[in-house]
Amino acid sequence: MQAEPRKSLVGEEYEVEIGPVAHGGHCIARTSEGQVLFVRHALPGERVVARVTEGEEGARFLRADAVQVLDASKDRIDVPCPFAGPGRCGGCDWQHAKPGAQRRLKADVIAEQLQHLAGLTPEEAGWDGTVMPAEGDKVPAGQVPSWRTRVQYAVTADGRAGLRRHRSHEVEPIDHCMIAAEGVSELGIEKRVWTGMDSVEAIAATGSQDRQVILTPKPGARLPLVELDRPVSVLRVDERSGGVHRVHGRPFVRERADGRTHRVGNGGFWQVHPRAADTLVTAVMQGLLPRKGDMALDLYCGVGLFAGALADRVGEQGAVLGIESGKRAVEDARHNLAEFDRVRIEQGKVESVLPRTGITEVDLIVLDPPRAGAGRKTVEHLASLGARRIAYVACDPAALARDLGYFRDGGYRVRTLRAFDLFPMTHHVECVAILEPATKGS
Ligand SMILES: C[S@@+](CC[C@H](N)C(=O)[O-])C[C@H]1O[C@@H](n2cnc3c(N)ncnc32)[C@H](O)[C@@H]1O
Repeated sequence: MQAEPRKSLVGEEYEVEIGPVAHGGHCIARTSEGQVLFVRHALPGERVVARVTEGEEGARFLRADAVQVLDASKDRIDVPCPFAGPGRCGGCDWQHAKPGAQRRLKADVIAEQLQHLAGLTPEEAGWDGTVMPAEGDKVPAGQVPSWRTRVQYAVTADGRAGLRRHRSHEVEPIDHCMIAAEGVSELGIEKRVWTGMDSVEAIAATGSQDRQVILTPKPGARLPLVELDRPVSVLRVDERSGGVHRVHGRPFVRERADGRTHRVGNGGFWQVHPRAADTLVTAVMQGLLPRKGDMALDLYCGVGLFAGALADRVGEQGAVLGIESGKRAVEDARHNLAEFDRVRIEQGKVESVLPRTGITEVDLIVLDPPRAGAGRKTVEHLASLGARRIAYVACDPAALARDLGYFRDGGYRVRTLRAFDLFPMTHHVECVAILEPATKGS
């Protein structure tokens, strides 16, 4: 006999006290029946009316939006963006919180993940418990920083540019994204009609005038003639293979960081905040303290940001091996680092390439994995290489905390941890953990 479908609670409203923040841009509350609610657009300590957006009776938890604030937190501000709010654009999670409060919320999430997944207190992780703005970032209260140098616009059925609603394929049409960098806004993407396009990504490079648009057409659609307010190069994503092809202009942009120019092709990975790459290189190098002659690894190396910084510092007697899975990123990394004889870039997945190299010993390691983290097997391998220090750059505090637990099992402890707000207004946060052998100094 088939079980009765459970009754949807979508649209139900509950008056609730908002509890602590949770990972993902929401806070925790409970209904009077004890059911857990993940509430967006709320702040800890508030009393709100929460309207359910996902979930049914008896579910482990419900998702909800705060649609009315009965008792407001002192950290609340009026949402500056006209497209943010319940049911609207899903890009920003914390528009309704003061900038300092946003960073405290992110710090609470990191602390909770470290404790929950790695059993570490902030003191044990060598962390002062704060999330710092990117180097040189000053955001006066009440203003929205224009930091996003890469924006992926979704397109409505009638061709208007917009951004996706939270956990939805629906598009919120917009005429201006407040967090988009000036170089992106100047292109005027939102003013144009993009008939037949699924998405339009805009890139404004840092430290060069390179501007790029990457079009993803709907199946069978013809490419539009791209006429924007500024000259751009245009790429197109093949809807079947996912491959990226040049339409006109250069297939890459040039990004400046750490005193070097980096070619980044085909919309490959580059940090989105204009000061992120420099902030992270500084934090990694201050933590690793490379010496002349060191042998170093840069894992998940992208176009070679950390490999270049390491190569400069380990000198001609040292050596750097970068590993990256993206074919185009590897070509770019080899191009970007061509001046260094002792830098090698291997293409493939870290988990398969690293064992094949036969390397048994290194002095330093940087790893900057994607959101999922490195995982137990790779961490075990890294911990066996005897590195003096390891820098773990993480865009997800949950994956970081889990991997730090594996490093502990492999005999490493966290020496210092720093956290940076490289994604203001969103729930995302970047961490740099520096590890060393647990036997050192204990
Ligand atoms: C967070 S980005 C870091 C890139 C670079 N460190 C930087 O800061 O510009 C992660 C990179 O890892 C690559 N990648 C993802 N999974 C991988 C894997 N299993 N092995 C090697 N590289 C991988 C992605 O293509 C991406 O370039």
